[in-house]
Amino acid sequence: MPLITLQDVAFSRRGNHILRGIDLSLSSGEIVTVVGPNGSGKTTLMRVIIGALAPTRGTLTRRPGLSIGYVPQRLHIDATLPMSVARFMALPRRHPADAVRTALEQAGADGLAERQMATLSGGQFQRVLLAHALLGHPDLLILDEANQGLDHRATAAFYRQIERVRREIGCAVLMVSHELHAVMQASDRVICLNGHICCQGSPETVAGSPAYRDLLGLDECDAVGFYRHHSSPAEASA
Ligand SMILES: Nc1ncnc2c1ncn2[C@@H]1O[C@H](COP(=O)(O)OP(=O)(O)OP(=O)(O)O)[C@@H](O)[C@H]1O
Repeated sequence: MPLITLQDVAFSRRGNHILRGIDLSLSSGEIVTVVGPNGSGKTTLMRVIIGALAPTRGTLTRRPGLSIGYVPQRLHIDATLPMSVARFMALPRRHPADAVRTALEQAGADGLAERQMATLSGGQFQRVLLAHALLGHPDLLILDEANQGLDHRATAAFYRQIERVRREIGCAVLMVSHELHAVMQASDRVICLNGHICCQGSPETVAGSPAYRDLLGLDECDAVGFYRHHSSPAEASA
């Protein structure tokens, strides 16, 4: 049984049709990336999937007992508030010390437990958010532009960490990103969204699709050339 299945899902708010006709299912262990321009409904789709918003039409089915870990687009923590990583990891409830240590290690954030959240780099901060999401042993990890504010190198490193997490704990990953090329390389399947699903398939299929290029305003060289560049074995294993 798929982890989640959406059938003809739509979401509207005050007469604004944000999502329509979404048919989507996610299987165990796959990495799926949602790309699309600003305002195309990516965050809304994530919020429908985690259950924060109810579809206004269609059905959403979750596998019984499904556990979802969510890494939000952004999380503001007041810099004047003393908040160590260890304390953050204990919110909203404490976990055994070895569970916290394991989650930090899995997220590549080991050694940060005693640091103040306000002093972390953008990449370290995202790894701590990832560790927090891993505490619940998710079957499905959802990341909404978790690379926001990271430079290209940090983004690539973060996605390699996501692939490692998938390998180690076997969860499926659903992520949103604007960092098309880095993210596409890490994906088994890419979904191109603009209120509805414009196209989907393997990264190669989507990168070569006219619908994807038109939507993202890319020319053929951008879409295909960048993708190949980041697919080179040397870079992938760096
Ligand atoms: N609570 C809300 N009430 C009304 N409209 C909303 C609400 N939330 C989102 N929208 C609208 O829905 C559309 C899709 O927003 P959403 O944040 O899902 O897009 P997105 O693809 O994630 O955008 P971005 O890439 O800029 O983060 C936008 O036009 C937005 O203004």
